[in-house]
Parts: sequence; C-alpha cells; structure tokens
Amino acid sequence: MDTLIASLQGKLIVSCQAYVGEPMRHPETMAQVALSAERGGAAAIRCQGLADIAAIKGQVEVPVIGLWKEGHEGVYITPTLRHARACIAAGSDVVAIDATSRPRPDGRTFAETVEALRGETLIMADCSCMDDVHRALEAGVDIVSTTLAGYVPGGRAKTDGPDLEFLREAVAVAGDTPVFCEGRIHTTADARAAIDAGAFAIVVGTAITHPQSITGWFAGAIG
Ligand SMILES: CC(=O)N[C@H](C=O)[C@@H](O)[C@H](O)[C@H](O)COP(=O)(O)O
Repeated sequence: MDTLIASLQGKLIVSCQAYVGEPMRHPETMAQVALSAERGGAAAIRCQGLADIAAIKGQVEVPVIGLWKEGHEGVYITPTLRHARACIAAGSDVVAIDATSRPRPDGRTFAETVEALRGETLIMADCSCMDDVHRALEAGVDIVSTTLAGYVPGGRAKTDGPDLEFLREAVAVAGDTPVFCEGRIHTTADARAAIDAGAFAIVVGTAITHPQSITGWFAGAIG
C-alpha cells in the first residue's frame, strides 16, 4: 500500500467544500477552514475545485484529496479524464472520481479513466452501491469510498447517518484495498461506528465545515 494512504489508517479526513452561491465559497476561506481542520487533527483534507485545491495545498502539510465538481446531475464528481488531470496539476495528492457506471461527458468509462491515470496519481473511487465497489476494485483503484450512497437516483436509500450496511459489505469484498466511510457522518458516535464497522478512514464534511447546515440543525431542533 502507498505510504500516503497507509498514513490515513484509522484517521479523520475533513472535507472542506462550499457550494455555488454560498458566502464561504472562496479559495482563501476554504484554505483557512482546511488549516483549522488540520490543527484540529485532520489527517488529510478533501476539497473541490482547482482554485480551492491549490489554495489548500499551499496552506496545509497533510495530503490533499482533490476533486472537481461540474454540474449537479449524472456524473459530477471529476467527470472526465481532463478534470482529473487538472486536479493533479492543481496539487492533489489523491484524486476522487465518481465510480458509477453512468455515462461521462468525454465518453470514457470509469475503468478507462482509471487506466489512463495509472501512475499519475492515487485514485479514490466515490461509490454509490456494491456494483460500483466491484467496478472500482476491478479497475485497480487505490481507495474505495461510500461517498455517493444515497445520492444516485434509483440507488441505495439515503440513510440518516452513514450507510454502515454498505460500508460493511464493501469492506467484506475489498481485500487489501482501503474502504473509506464518507457521507452523513454527523456525530462523533457516527464516526466511531464507522471505524468499528471496518472503515479504513472516515471523511467528514458538513458536520465540521458547513456552518449553514449546522446552524440549520440547531435552529430546527428548537424551532
Ligand atoms: C454526494 C456528494 O456530492 N458529496 C460531496 C463529495 O465530495 C460532498 O458534498 C460531501 O460534503 C462529502 O462527501 C462529505 O459528506 P458529508 O458532508 O455528508 O459529511
């Protein structure tokens, strides 16, 4: 296993993302958030967009998992080979890519995209279901992640917290390939449960770095 990935075993990765139109959507802001997460103990940062990747890479010492989201439907997480290479050029140590079988804008399959990138970067496969996990393992990715569970129409139901059942199933087939748990880890108990269910590492975004959502949770609890 790559030493960078080995360094993440049992650790917390923090996803620092602000969405289109949000007040915090600025690379400098995201770099400040990422640096705060690093000081709090994040072993790596996951982030979106070329400007954010570059700004964060310039601030933190820990590895950066980069992705480039384009669009909202179909394959939007690093949808093409060009997007992946741009993430590498921006400074990503690992590139996260949608591992579903849905059509991609450049016509390449997931496996063809992974093959083209071999030797250029480490690849994290964002999976939505077990078919994706099998596809990712066959393609020879470096990391499998539960990122897209609950977000693909007609796919797995969206669980309230992390999809631990999916995580367990993925861990059971992944062999030596690390499986990250990502998506809806909202509490420290969720984090512990994901590690106990076999996650190699966990990725937490919203609950740490998205104050708009967190404020909404609190406001909703008393409103
Ligand atoms: C589905 C999708 O597009 N997920 C994105 C992937 O990068 C992000 O919007 C999430 O914030 C990230 O996966 C972390 O998850 P959570 O914010 O639930 O801790």
